[in-house]
Amino acid sequence: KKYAAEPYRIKVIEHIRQTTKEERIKILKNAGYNPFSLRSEDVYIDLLTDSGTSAMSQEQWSALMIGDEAYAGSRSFYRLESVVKNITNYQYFIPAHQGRGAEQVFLPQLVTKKGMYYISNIHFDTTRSHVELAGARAIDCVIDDCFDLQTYHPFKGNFCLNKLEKTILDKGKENIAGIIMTITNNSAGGQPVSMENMRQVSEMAKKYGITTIIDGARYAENAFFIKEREEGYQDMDIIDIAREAFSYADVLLMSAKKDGLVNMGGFIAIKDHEELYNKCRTYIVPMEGFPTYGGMNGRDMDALAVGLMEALDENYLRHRIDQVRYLGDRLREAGVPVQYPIGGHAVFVDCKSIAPHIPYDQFPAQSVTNAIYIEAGVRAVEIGSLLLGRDPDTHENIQSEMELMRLTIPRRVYTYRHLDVVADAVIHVFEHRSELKGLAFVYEPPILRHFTAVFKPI
Ligand SMILES: Cc1ncc(COP(=O)(O)O)c(/C=N/[C@@H](Cc2ccccc2)C(=O)O)c1O
Repeated sequence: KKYAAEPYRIKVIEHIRQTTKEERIKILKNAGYNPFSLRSEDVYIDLLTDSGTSAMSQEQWSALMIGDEAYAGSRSFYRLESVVKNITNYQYFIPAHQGRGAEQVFLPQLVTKKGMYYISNIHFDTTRSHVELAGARAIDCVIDDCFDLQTYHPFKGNFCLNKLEKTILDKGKENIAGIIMTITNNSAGGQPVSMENMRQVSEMAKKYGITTIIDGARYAENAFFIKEREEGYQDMDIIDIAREAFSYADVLLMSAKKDGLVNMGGFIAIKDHEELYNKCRTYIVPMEGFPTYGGMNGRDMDALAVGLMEALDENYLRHRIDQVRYLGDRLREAGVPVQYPIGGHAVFVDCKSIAPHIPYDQFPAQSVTNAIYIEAGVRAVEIGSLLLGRDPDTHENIQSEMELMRLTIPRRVYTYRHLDVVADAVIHVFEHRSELKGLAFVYEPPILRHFTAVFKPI
């Protein structure tokens, strides 16, 4: 197999330090067996998240120098606005400090009464939290193939249109606040949504008069998969594929910390719904800041204006996706069960198969995550029952369909050799999987518990 070489060369480096296994055993214990509580200085290769962890280009660093820090009407705002309008063909743009900033402002606007629902292929956990904080409930309608981890399907992030229509009819179209197309789909394993599926979802939404939203954190990677896998798109430019995707939605909520190639940033873009725009412009002031900065520095808006275009470059995307694929292929060749095909931003390791002896409420994927930190100072993250949390009404632990450890690859940061260190560690843990132990809570937070929970081994 050929994996694309880096379409860039390195001009600045950041020193990283490896600890000893003995040190890591002590450090993890002091971190309450939760990788989120580790200090960056004690992590050799950090695969916790691809969010906000990208390396910026020399063009982005130079763009910082022209940042206009005017409180209102910043030049940086207008430069960023014109890039977003150019990419989306939407009329309205409102910056926010990150994805959650956009979610907290937008999602309540469509929740007009009690007992309403948002429907997504799969809501990511922070989006689910903001749906619930807005007083609605989140329903997922992804295709069943998504959970058949070993079997190939080109678009495992797709909506099941039958489930979607059934849910709309069961709940009543007037109780559906919106349909959120999450592209790529993080919780499904970084799996893409096809253009045909987005078109069909959009048609169904129009049929029932429901607003369609794109959660576009990784929309550029989604466009790359469409170009690579969907009939009729091989010769289209990435930006034009993205534009067609956006044409099937009314609103784009974006965490720019992924496919914006910046360390902080986000935004709301609205196609043509002026009233919705005015409501968001009102809400953004108390929640995020004046509408021409929305919690972002002027200089960050300029870095994002450059980053958004760089993230749509096909050579950049091919290398980015190939790096993740390289790690996934190494694990598959060693017999490690992973979500296949390999996702766009991460390799998702199937820990239910690796540790069948650990019940879902003792968090098998967290146990594997801890083991690879001890093995090689690599920090990954659990995307399973721990992240899924408790039912907001019954407060029972929700058993996740999949218990995944996510090895999340930052953009333009690590080399293929770093990924060999990761692969060797995961393979070692896999070969010693019978020694893995479950975890119990010492402290369980009430919201988004995985970020700050404390555990002890059972
Ligand atoms: C599809 C999608 N929609 C919205 C947001 C919110 O965006 P924001 O508020 O973070 O900017 C996210 C954030 N995803 C981060 C969150 C995270 C998880 C574990 C560890 C660290 C960070 C991640 O997947 O890594 C997302 O994936």
